[in-house]
Amino acid sequence: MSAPADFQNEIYLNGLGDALPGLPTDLTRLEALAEGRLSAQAFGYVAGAAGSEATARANREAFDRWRIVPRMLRDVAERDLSVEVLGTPMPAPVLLAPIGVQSILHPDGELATARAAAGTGLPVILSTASSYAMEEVAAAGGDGPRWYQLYWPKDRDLAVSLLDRARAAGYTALVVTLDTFTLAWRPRDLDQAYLPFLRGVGVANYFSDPVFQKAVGGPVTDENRSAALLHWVANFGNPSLTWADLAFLREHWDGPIALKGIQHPDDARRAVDAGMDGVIVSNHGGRQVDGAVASLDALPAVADAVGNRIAVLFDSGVRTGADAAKALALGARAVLVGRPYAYGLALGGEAGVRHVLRCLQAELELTMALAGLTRPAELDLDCLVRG
Ligand SMILES: Cc1cc2nc3c(=O)[nH]c(=O)nc-3n(C[C@H](O)[C@H](O)[C@H](O)COP(=O)(O)O)c2cc1C
Ligand SMILES: CCCCC(=O)C(=O)O
Repeated sequence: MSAPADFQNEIYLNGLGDALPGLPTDLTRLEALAEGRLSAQAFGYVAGAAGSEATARANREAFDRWRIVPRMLRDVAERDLSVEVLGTPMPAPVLLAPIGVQSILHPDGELATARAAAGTGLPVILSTASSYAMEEVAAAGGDGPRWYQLYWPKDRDLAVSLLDRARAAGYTALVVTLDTFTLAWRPRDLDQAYLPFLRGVGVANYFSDPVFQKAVGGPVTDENRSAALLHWVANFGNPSLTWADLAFLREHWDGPIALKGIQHPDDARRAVDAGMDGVIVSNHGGRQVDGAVASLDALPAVADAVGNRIAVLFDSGVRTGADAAKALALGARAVLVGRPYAYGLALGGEAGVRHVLRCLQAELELTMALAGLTRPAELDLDCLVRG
């Protein structure tokens, strides 16, 4: 695997090489291409957001209100984008956001994503709602770094079992998603009456779980399938959880824990007080609270509240290297990218995901170098002005 900036030379000299010929290097163009490749239902599920989709749009618009101010003559010949977050070294401050039900995008789903991510060294965060069981995805990803994202079910024994399996399968950090104990009002899915889970997609981690199987009277077969799906519906999320419940997770997971979906600085402070190791500033790509603050607009106050005490990560709306640079300058240690790699998967399977990751990494490195920066830690508010 060549260094990110070499990818640009490789493209000029050899074309897109092992990435898909014809897949654009401007990742904002992938969505329209994916629409032509996917069923209306699958595309609506992935591209869609909550309500009027105002927050999804706001996520993108927020990046336009910040501009990078490049600095000159600073010897940027040697660049090193590597960082360590929650104990995981990575070649660039970019992770693959947890995205469930990936087999609606490509039959190889999370397996292809894990292979592509492992090839770049960027960590993959596997969703509880993945279409393949976490052990299969771990095997596909080999030595690649991996974290596990928990949707915290009502049944505590099931939660513990999921955590035990994740630890055994080599997932080193835990991401607990707080903003989606139930799905929001999502008109595209409502209008098409589409929910992947009710078609049996995204339930692999549950159906393969011994605690889940015990609750539904044994392994899931055609006979108890409907009962198993109803058990999933009843158990998937728990709206009664409070900050006090985090002690339970601390007890059952000895590695680092990050809370995903934090948007208010007081919640970030509570995460520190609860002994968490990180927060992910995110509004779930605009998929949960329509009208919520743009994720980038929520970032500075959270970063300020947390200081250097725990890691601050960011997602929702990152599409370019410049977007990633702006989020880092506003206080994030690393960014998660969501829909772009999902579209890469839809358009080209493993090669499509690899293409997206390499483009994003190369564009971030070039943007930073041309702005006079050689390391992610150099990105701060001095690098930006309000646009
Ligand atoms: C199709 C789809 C499925 C998702 N599934 C999950 C999930 O299972 N768990 C989770 O924590 N977040 C999930 N997310 C949210 C992402 O992790 C991330 O927060 C969001 O996609 C970031 O915004 P972006 O798509 O604008 O980059 C999903 C997002 C999409 C688009
Ligand atoms: C049940 C929710 C899992 C997928 C998800 O998080 C999303 O669609 O945003």
